[in-house]
Amino acid sequence: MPKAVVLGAAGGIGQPLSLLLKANPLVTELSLFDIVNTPGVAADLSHINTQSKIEGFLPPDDGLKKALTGADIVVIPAGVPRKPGMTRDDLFKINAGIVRDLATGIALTSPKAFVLVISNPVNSTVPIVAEVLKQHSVFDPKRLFGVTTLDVVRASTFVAEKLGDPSLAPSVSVPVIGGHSGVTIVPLFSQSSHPLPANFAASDLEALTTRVQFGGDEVVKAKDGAGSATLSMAYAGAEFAAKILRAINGETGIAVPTYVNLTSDPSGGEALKKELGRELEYFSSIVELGSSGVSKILPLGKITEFEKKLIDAALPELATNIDKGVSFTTPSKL
Ligand SMILES: NC(=O)c1ccc[n+]([C@@H]2O[C@H](COP(=O)([O-])OP(=O)(O)OC[C@H]3O[C@@H](n4cnc5c(N)ncnc54)[C@H](O)[C@@H]3O)[C@@H](O)[C@H]2O)c1
Ligand SMILES: O=C(O)C[C@H](O)C(=O)O
Repeated sequence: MPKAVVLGAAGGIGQPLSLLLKANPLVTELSLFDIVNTPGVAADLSHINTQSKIEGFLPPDDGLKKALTGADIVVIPAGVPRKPGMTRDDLFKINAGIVRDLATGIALTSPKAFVLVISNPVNSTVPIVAEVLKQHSVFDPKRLFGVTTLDVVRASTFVAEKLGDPSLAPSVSVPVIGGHSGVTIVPLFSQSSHPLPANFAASDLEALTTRVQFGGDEVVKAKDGAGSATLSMAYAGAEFAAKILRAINGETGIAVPTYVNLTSDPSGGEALKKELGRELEYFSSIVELGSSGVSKILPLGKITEFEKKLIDAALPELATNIDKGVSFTTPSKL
């Protein structure tokens, strides 16, 4: 009987994501929280004839607490999006505090919920949530996920385009590992379910890799000051949430790339760390899901020299982003 909660539910991602969760038959209850407009969004969605009961909450009268009570899965798209010329790290100043406050609410009200972080910069906001949960002694690394699914969705779409058959897009699966910003995004095209054409030149592979790494910038530029990806992100977030809901429901064999704390793996991610050649607290890799969350982090497996170089280029920035999140210890005002 999963109850899902969206924090930041009135936003560009929050509204369509809430719509897709309202349409998911595995969700029985849906709570929407934002600092504005959630009563209206919830009233609108409540007319959809799916099973879930829906309610909208605002900050007054303990709205966050009421929204989170009994939550099984909490998705967080709250925070400001980029404008042209900004990096995701530029959002840290504002979003770090927002995410910290919402994580404090989760720690106090629904410490056992699965937490799915969309707010950027994901490489740093996930460690912030973990640190807050640790401060309240309720951190379970198996239940905390940075949502990197949009990178996977983009990689699948672009590969299908290169194969000249867009109808393949839903079945193309490309692992995208590392983190979620620029060079920390590492698509492993050599492990694509649908190999790239045999005559694909090295320069084409570089261009395709760059397109996945900077796909977010493409949307930010096209939206021209009106924000970043919202609809494709809502789709990706709902896809990822659906996998988590299926795992909670007892389905086994679900594996998906997501940004996690490496202690979520029974061996502390040792195999992965060995492959990376570096100690890291967080990394996005393919993760096997179970009803309690992460059941195993899979090793990278066979990768090409080109992909090894991409990983090596990703690690220093990723480490800096993680440190920034971990050391953001300003206490919450809540
Ligand atoms: N992980 C990803 O792949 C990915 C993809 C796209 C966007 N994002 C990120 O998602 C975030 C949201 O993007 P958006 O386009 O929906 O932005 P938006 O401005 O349209 O919506 C954000 C919402 O958050 C709400 N909000 C602000 N502070 C809040 C608080 N303290 N509590 C609850 N709600 C609060 C706002 O009122 C707003 O409704 C951004 O940080 C963006 O960079 C991540
Ligand atoms: O690019 C952004 O800022 C939003 C998001 O992270 C994306 O990848 O589209």
